[in-house]
Amino acid sequence: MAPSLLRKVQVWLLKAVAGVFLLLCRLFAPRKPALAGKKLPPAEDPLLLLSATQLAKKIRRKEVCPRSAAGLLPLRFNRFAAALQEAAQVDKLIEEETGGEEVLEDRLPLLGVPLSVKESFALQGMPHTSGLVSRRGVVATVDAPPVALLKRAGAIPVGVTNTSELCMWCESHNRLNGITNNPYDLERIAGGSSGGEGSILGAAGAVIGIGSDIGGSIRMPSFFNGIFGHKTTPNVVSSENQYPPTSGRQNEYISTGPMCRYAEDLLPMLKIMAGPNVHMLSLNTKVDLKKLKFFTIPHDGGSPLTYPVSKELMDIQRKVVERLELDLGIKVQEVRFPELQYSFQIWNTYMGLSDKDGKPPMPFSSLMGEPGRPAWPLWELLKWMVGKSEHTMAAIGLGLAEMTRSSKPLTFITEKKEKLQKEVDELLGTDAVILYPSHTRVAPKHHHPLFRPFDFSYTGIFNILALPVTQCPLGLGEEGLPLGVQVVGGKLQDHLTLAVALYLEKTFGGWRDPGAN
Ligand SMILES: CCCCCCCC/C=C\CCCCCCCC(N)=O
Repeated sequence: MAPSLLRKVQVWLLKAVAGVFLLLCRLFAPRKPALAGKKLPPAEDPLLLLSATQLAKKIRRKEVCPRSAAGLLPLRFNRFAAALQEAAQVDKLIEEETGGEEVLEDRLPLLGVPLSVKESFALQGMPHTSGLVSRRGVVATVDAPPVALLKRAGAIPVGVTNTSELCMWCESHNRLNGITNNPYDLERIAGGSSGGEGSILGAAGAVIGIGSDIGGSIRMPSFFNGIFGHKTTPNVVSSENQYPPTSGRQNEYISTGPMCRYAEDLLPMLKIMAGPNVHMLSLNTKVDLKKLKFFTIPHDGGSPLTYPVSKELMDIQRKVVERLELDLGIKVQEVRFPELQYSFQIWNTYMGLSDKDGKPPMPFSSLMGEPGRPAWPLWELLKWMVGKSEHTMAAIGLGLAEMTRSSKPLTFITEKKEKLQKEVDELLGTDAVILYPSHTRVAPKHHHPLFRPFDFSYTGIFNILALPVTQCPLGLGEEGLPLGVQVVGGKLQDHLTLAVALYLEKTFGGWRDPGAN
């Protein structure tokens, strides 16, 4: 049989098995009537509807008491008492500043703004487990650098939020802290791995948050929960003091960035989070959208591993193109890169490569286990079947998939990646952006990604290409769930995608209150 036909048959069989398994699960899984079709009540407190930029201004002007702002977040792992004490200090700082509001804004731009933090980031005194049962009781003793920088800018961390197990799945579910729901429909996923951040921000329970992304972990939760999220050009914002740490070539693909409901908060947050590396970006450069080149790619070109992009997501991306052409008087050019069909294989290959010194990445099964005692995925699978594993099916699946990864990368795949990198870098240069679907569909029901595990490669490919991407909400679709698009820029051209995010928010309305629809 020809290799391509063999591959097609394999993929078809895989999809058929997944389909039958999903059907059986649907037939036999107990229904949770308490969640069916439920969403959150509307956000009634007007403080919940302010951006961090507006809230900080009101706090500086003493129009809002920082203590009422710090008490907003309904977090399970919170530090409310400490946060209220810190909020009480804010008044003192305002009184003591003799230079006036502008000096205060310059020195402490986020003074008094509550901040939620993905639990995989070290936040002193808070759980730092990444959803691993064996890390139960681990508490951070320091602050991860971007957390420390946001604190130094006056933000008040109020608590930490849930992730997928070891931050390596597109649903935030683990055996330690449980499962995170989507505020637009509690039966659906909040995404992962920064799903707790996505959910609480989408629900208007937090003002700003912080996420990390090596395959879409900022962008998928931002998309599913209808908020903005920015995957920064890698190695601008520090990714130190996160668990699990990255290793091997993964250090080049991990990215830390802001998540928030309002586009105007992305840029000031990024300026702060970049710390000493802020000079690498051009965040003070004014962007004239009329002078930008816009490209659109409707899908990955028909990978047999991913499902087709849904009609509503294709339609909304087309609407974005139409509005851009109308409003800016420009032509948005549709482009295709056949190599995008191999997005998953490229991501999977490069995630397994050694770093420049030849050091390979830490195996996922070692991360799942305890120091010096890697987990045995097959054994965990057997235990899972009888309800005795401490791991989720996704983590066990990833451990099993890792066993099939060849130690030497396929030249065929590395050639595809190099070609794609060259073509995309040339197209983007320093004055262009690409619109690309965020995912193949809106937020799926809980656990459904297990049956479509490769769809995340719509986000994952841009980690390997090391490009900045802003995830932008575009209103709600047929089922009342958030729609959106990824805006991709050239390396270090983060200011361009952030400027497009502001335009899209103005044109398409940005975040919608899940309770109001
Ligand atoms: C039974 C289901 C598991 C099958 C596993 C198949 C292999 C899929 C491979 C990788 C999925 C990774 C998803 C990455 C999600 C985002 C990661 C991140 N931190 O940015």
